[in-house]
Amino acid sequence: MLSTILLVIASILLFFYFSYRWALPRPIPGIPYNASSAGKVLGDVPDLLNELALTGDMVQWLLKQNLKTQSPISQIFVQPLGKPYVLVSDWRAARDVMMHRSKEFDRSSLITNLFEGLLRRQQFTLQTGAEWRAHRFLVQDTMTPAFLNKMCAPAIYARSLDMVKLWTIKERLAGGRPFRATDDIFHATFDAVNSFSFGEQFQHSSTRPHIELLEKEEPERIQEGQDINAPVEFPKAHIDPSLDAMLELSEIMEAVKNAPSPSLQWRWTKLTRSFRQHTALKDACLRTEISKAVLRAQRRDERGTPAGHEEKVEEPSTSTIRSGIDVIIDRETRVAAKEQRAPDYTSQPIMDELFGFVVAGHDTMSTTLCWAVKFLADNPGTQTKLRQALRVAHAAAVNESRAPAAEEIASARIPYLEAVMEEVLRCGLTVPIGDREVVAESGADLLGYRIPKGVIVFFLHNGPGMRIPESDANIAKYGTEAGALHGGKKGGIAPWSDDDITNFKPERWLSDDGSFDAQAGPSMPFGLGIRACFGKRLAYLEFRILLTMMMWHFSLGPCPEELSGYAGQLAVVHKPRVCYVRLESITK
Ligand code: HEM
Repeated sequence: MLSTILLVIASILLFFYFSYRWALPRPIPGIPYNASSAGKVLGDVPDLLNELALTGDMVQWLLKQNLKTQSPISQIFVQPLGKPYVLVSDWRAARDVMMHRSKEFDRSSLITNLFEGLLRRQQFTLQTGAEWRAHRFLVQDTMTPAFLNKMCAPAIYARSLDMVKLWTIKERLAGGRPFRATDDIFHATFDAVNSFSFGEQFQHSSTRPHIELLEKEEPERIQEGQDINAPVEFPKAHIDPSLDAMLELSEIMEAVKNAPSPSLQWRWTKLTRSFRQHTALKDACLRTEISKAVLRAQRRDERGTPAGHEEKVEEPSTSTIRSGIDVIIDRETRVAAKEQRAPDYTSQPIMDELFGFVVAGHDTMSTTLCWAVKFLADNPGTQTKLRQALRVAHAAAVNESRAPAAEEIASARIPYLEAVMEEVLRCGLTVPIGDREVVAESGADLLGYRIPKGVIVFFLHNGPGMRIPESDANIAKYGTEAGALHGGKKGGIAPWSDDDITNFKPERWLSDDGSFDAQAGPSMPFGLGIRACFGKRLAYLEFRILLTMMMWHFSLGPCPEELSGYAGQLAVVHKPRVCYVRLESITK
């Protein structure tokens, strides 16, 4: 009897022991890792949670892992029972993989899981293949320079005027005190991407209700107290429920991203009433806009298709097509005609690509602009130089005492403006990590290690040579490889000089002759290669317009310490923790 009991106890103990051993992280052979984490079922999770509690900044924690192991490649265990993630902080390897090794490394399944409930079949969440190509084909004409500069720039510009109007009112009411800028910038970029997607005639705006609410206010009703450094709190206006639904869905996305299992979180979220209501409102809005675009297309047809146009599937007629949705409808009509089928304007790919513009376009853009106002407020010299460069380039506008027009901003290439935008992207790190998954059957070699199929690799955009000094050892090891890997420029792209790499310094992007050099040093804010950001051209156009208008009309003063600083938090993108402005209108 006793021996039976002992046997049962031993079996139970053995079961727990082997279960525990089985649940421990299984490192990829050779790749450095934190040894103490490998001995815990939760791996690096406790350390990560500690860091998040202290600083809230996951991006810095990721980089610290490679700095701790003193290696440009390491692995972390943050998925209990799952595979390790590989962290690569070497920018040369990142460039090489993204630009030349897309057959071995593809969009990761992590992205598909994260966005699953929001964008089921959108180009961002698909792996490279026939379906992804079909999605690209559907939307590719939305990013032609002619369409963007002629048709979209005026629509985005109109929204920038709304923002200028709102900030003019707020500046008057704030009386030199700071106020929170995050929501205003968020609304301005949301309106801009909506006007790109649905056209200038899109009736909803998230900025105008705030203008209407505040324009009749008086400073004494808004401001409390006398402290010039105390932030002014402005009341918030209600915005249209369909816009609100789109914004709420983006918020839900952030909650999913922070969940231990995005797939399980989505399953639960999809059952909630609020998610279903928001989705229904968003879908209804998209369908309404699609119907209007189809009607516009029919009217265009009744007026007559431009001669020779009916045969082409490649080019939309930019003279009649004014928004992203018009382009997509036009493409679907022509493809359907070619394939001899009825067009399906509300197909899942169309609905998802359309909403994809909004999701991919507004959080990234607003975050980038938030970083921009912070860097500019803390660097008055840069502001002065930028304003001066804008005034020289838009001399006609200065002479006529007006702001530059949409077409003028869209067509001007002002080296210092380009340099400021690029430096904001480098320092702000809106998208601080590039994701790829090893898809090659036999795995892939990277920086001397073999990574098995199915492992997700994070390329860190804040590593040595990009945002922090690069050690001599690293340069000796990889420096010569850069030239071989990237060809083109003699010796490839050189890392930024260690002396000022951590500083915000737009001048680093200018050549000796004052021209802008996009290849001056390593930075990959939009990713690279075949899966690089689809909306990059739109992003630059929007950035150019909003930043020009902001600098033209306002000077950004420094904010008190507690409302400043560069601490970030990784939601869907890497946002500044606080973003306040202290405005002064520029009168001439
Ligand atoms: C400052 C603003 C923006 C930044 C920093 C940004 C950054 C990025 C990055 C880093 C990627 C991943 C690239 C890669 O994996 O190599 C990406 C993908 C993408 N972006 Fe952007 N983006 C911005 C604005 C936009 C806008 C305005 C749109 C469109 C309206 C857009 C649409 C997309 C799409 C569709 C993808 C997925 C492409 C694919 O996987 O094939 N982005 N973006």
